[in-house]
Amino acid sequence: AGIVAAADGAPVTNTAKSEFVTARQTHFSRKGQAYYIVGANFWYGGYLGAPSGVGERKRLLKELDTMKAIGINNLRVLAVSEKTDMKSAVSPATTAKPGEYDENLLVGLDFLMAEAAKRDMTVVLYLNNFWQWSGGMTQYLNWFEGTPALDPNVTKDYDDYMKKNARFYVNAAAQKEYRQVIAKIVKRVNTITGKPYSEDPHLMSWQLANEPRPGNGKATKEEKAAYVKWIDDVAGYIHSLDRNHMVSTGSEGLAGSAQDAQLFLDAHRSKHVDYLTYHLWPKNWEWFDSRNPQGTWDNAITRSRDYLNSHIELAKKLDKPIVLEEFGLDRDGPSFSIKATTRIRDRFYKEVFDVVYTRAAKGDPIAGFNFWAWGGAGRAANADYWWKPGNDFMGDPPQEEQGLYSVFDTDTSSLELIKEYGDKLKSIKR
Ligand SMILES: O=C1NC[C@H](CO)[C@@H](O)[C@@H]1O
Repeated sequence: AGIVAAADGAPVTNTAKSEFVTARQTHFSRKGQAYYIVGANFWYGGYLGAPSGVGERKRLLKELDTMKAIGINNLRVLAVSEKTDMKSAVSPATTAKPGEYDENLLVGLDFLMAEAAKRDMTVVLYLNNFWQWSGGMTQYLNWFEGTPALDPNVTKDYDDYMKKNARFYVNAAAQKEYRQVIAKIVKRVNTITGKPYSEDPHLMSWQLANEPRPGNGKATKEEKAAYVKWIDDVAGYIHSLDRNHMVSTGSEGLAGSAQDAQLFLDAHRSKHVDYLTYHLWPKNWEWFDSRNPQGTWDNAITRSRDYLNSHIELAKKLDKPIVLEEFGLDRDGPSFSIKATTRIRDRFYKEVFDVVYTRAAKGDPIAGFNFWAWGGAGRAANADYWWKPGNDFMGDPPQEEQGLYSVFDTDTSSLELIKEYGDKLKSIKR
């Protein structure tokens, strides 16, 4: 299509609107068809695409081809990281300090977007992180409050971390820099394709952050209100920069909403939030004990099924699609070793896929999944399984043992399950 001028004469896009993933009430549409997400979390995809330094473009192409071969059509990727002293965070980072950005990593993102497009994959890009493993909100507060960036692996106090992190939403200077970063990326012209990100139909959505929470489990009324306002304001800001793409929050659902369903609904009611997201972590949330799988499996599965189904009901209330964009469980043992089997994880994946597929086939608003996370050819480098700069990137970010939740290219049974259920999901005709 030629340049389509908007009412005010500004060129909106030279790509037909139908090329973009859009939400049509409770379902996604793309190229005139219903669109289901068979996705991987691939946080480091932009890092592998960098032209120098940490870049490993040969590995990236191999990972994308392996994912394509098992039917993956969507990637959820970290778009920007913040330089920090924290040991549990990735380095290098995109934002060295406010106003100073690493073009090498941004070109890496360009390369990833270009290669994903060649494989007709769509990409969700998250623009911040509630957790410390990419610097994230705690690093913004270090810059603008002067408080130390907090690493829960060191402080061992997640409640304190989450409460302090919520100050990000109401810190004007931090929000100003965050919006500057958003504008830099949303308005970026891809240096590989020459296409503006805002006109790239392989971008599925901009995401405010990875797992933004209103504070900790005891979030106050004021903190909840600040969180709801932050979501509406920033999502609206992104839409003002880019009229073609959807915006999502990156929320985990109730677990990331102080278990407050009303808050989850209020936070996602905004007309600027185009679809809902949720995550499922039975082990992190202590429903499952991987050292006592027999004794905790039933509880974990019962609660997981309830979590999976109840959020689909919430999506119906808001008349918006919902994506299960993270879920995972550790390897048998438990073990971080790639040699360990994945029988329990495979059983869990199958349980998740069964609910997602059954509900999607019935026409419910569940639009698909992204498992956490693609490890591919990455291999742990150290006996203690902790990441150090220069080591392979893999599905587990630096704040977790390398091998915890990663799905490696040798985890054949897991890859087969993803392909089997991904094909079923994509075969749903609406
Ligand atoms: O977004 C996330 N959710 C859960 C992952 C595994 O614990 C974690 O690595 C990541 O921060």
